[in-house]
Amino acid sequence: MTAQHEAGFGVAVRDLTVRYGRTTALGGVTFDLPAGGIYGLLGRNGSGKTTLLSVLAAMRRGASGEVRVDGEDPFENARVMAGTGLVREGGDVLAYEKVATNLRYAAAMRPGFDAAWAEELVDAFALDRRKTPDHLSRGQRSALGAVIGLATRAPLTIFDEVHLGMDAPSRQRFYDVLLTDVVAHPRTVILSSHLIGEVEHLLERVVILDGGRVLLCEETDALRAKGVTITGPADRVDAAVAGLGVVGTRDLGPTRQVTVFDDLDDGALDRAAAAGLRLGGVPLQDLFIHLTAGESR
Ligand SMILES: Nc1ncnc2c1ncn2[C@@H]1O[C@H](COP(=O)(O)OP(=O)(O)OP(=O)(O)O)[C@@H](O)[C@H]1O
Repeated sequence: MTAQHEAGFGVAVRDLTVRYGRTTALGGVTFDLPAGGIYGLLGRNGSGKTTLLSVLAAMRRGASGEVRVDGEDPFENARVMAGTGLVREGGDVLAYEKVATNLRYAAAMRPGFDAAWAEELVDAFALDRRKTPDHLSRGQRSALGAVIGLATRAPLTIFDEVHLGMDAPSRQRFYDVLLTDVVAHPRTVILSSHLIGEVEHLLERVVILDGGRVLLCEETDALRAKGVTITGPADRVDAAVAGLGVVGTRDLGPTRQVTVFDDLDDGALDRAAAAGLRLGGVPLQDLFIHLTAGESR
């Protein structure tokens, strides 16, 4: 593997459209993920996340647009496909082969697979090597998929809702192991998840899909800096947020709390604070809910 691949595969998508018959799953999707980093793909049910990830993993091709993984079209591209690992919900493992056999199979099929580390992870997730995945619990099956996805260390590693079914301690272990290992072995990781609060500290950049389109693609820190809640008497809050992008309003009697999502200069925030209003941060999960809470859905 070259030094460039040690840092992972970059992803560039331009105007990608994918249709299933008459359903447009992705309608003109454009975004970039630089090589090396953990990125989040967020979106409500049916927003197109799995479709997008399956295109990146060369499992399907768009009707139009351009997809580049490590600079090349991934579709039927042996080099790029060999460097891409997709782990889907439920683990994508051989259901009727023992855990130990699944690990041996992964080691044989995947060039960068770290078999010794995979064994450590199997112990860390308390998986029984003698069991077949169809005799594991749902969370254990997901953990096995996560173990294989981690130990493969693919230059582009995609976890599509791999946490599903895992209990909170297992998810935490997965996040901790992922973060530590990506620092030691830089690669590109895309995580799709609805548990934004749990993963946001991992994510350098976030892509939010909404109705098959990119709602935003931004650095997580920049995203957080754009969100603020302003709370106080309704008339003063309204005056403070005039001209700003308001994504949510909540009234509790005479008190109003407005969630703003905008490029905020210190002046506006200082004036709000000087007016006796309370300013607060907005968890990414709340921003996501406000930004994607369409009336018709
Ligand atoms: N095989 C298929 N045939 C027809 N339509 C499909 C197919 N797969 C997905 N779709 C449609 O494409 C759109 C995007 O689906 P996709 O599975 O990519 O969404 P998602 O964001 O992964 O959703 P979820 O969070 O529920 O997993 C949806 O409208 C869905 O109904």
